Amino acid sequence: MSEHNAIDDLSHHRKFKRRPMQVTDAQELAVSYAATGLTEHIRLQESDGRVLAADMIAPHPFPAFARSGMDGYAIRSADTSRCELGETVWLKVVDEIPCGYVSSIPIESGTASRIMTGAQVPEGADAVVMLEATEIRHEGSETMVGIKRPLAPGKNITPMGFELQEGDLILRKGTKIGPGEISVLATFGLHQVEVYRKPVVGIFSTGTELLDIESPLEPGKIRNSNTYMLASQIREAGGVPVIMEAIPDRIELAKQRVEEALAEYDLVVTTGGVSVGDYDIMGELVTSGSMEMLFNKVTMRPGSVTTAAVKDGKLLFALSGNPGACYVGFLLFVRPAIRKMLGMEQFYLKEWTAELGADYAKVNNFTRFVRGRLEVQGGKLIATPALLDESSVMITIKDSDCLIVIPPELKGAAKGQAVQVLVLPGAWT
Ligand SMILES: Nc1nc2c(c(=O)[nH]1)N[C@H]1C(S)=C(S)[C@@H](COP(=O)(O)OP(=O)(O)OC[C@H]3O[C@@H](n4cnc5c(N)ncnc54)[C@H](O)[C@@H]3O)O[C@H]1N2
Ligand code: MOO
Ligand SMILES: [Mg+2]
Repeated sequence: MSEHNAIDDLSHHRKFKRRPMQVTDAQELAVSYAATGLTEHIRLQESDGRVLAADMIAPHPFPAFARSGMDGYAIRSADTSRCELGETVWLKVVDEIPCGYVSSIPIESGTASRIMTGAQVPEGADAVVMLEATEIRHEGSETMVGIKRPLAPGKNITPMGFELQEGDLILRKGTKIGPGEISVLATFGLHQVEVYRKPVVGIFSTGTELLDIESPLEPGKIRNSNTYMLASQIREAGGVPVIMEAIPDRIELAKQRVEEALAEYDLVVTTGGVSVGDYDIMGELVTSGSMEMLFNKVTMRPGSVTTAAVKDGKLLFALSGNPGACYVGFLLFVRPAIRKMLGMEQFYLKEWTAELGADYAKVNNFTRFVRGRLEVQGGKLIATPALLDESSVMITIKDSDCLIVIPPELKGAAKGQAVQVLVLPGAWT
């Protein structure tokens, strides 16, 4: 046997004899290489969807003052005790307190101040009686307010620090910022936030059959949909996609392009060319010695050929070209890596238990992640598999909001049985 043939045999062996890794082992291994990124300070207005890189502490109590919850009169509750005997209690009105104004006149027994919702309760007052429960009488230049019912101390007053005390932890590092987080940060005047820099992810497609999405259809060719699907998935995960020119089928050139991208970006994702076909160069690229291959087969379907490698601490994910497998491979491996780089604590998809909504006949020695739809029926969560869930099928990706996990040991799965579902980002989470 010539030396040339020996090398050929070796690469053949590498290509075909892949040792599959369990899904969770492969996920943990890949994610262990995802390092939390650098941080940056940004304006609160631009922080939607970003992840906090520091704990946020309340710089003051909130509310910062005892606040009236009603338009009415600030009083001393003890003054209303005589109302229990059916008497109307008359108090002298000593001030009018709109929002944003601090009264300098303390409430003493026998007095009251007109107060608006949201205004600071004056000193001495311990209750606010709502306007509708009062009547007014004028005595010369004085205004008297009449109250018919007794009020408990604290009535209609939100005490200082009711929501948070000074020094309380407002938000933990790792929290994703949304409307509620923006509300609390704005409340405390925390207008600059430290967040993790978004990982920049290079995307390569491989395949001579691929046409740009602006190109007219040509015989035997297809449009490159995976690149755009991945870019969308990367954005949802919190990364910044960079679409690269497609990788040609020449291994040396492909190697150079991927290595350049790995040097420049935080993460690289490729799609296609990862199986055992003559032009499937990604399989060869990760075993060519320039990087450390983590796995090139996973015990799952679709996406059994999902491959991951590391070079100088940066992750390369080579996903299948089949759209269904590319989609699932991203969700199970790339999304968690991006979320970990963003400092998120929950990086995997949420897992719920549901009832299978229809029989699923296909069996396989690998775990299946079947595209499906979740519904609540009669208080039960039902997961129904998509009618078409082949790895090569694209059309049902858009109709799915979960991946139904069908373990390999089952002889198919029957309608009504309990299944685990991975909830897709979006409507339910
Ligand atoms: N002899 C074997 N053949 C195959 C095996 C196997 O084990 N032995 N595995 C099958 C499985 S499972 C999968 S999944 C695919 C994986 O294929 P590749 O990752 O090598 O992807 P390609 O060969 O490049 O393409 C497969 C399919 O996907 C289309 N494609 C590719 N890129 C894109 C894109 N950017 N946008 C849309 N569609 C894309 C491509 O045209 C092909 O139709 O291998 C099986 N074969
Ligand atoms: O890897 Mo393929 O997507 O298993 O079907
Ligand atoms: Mg192929």
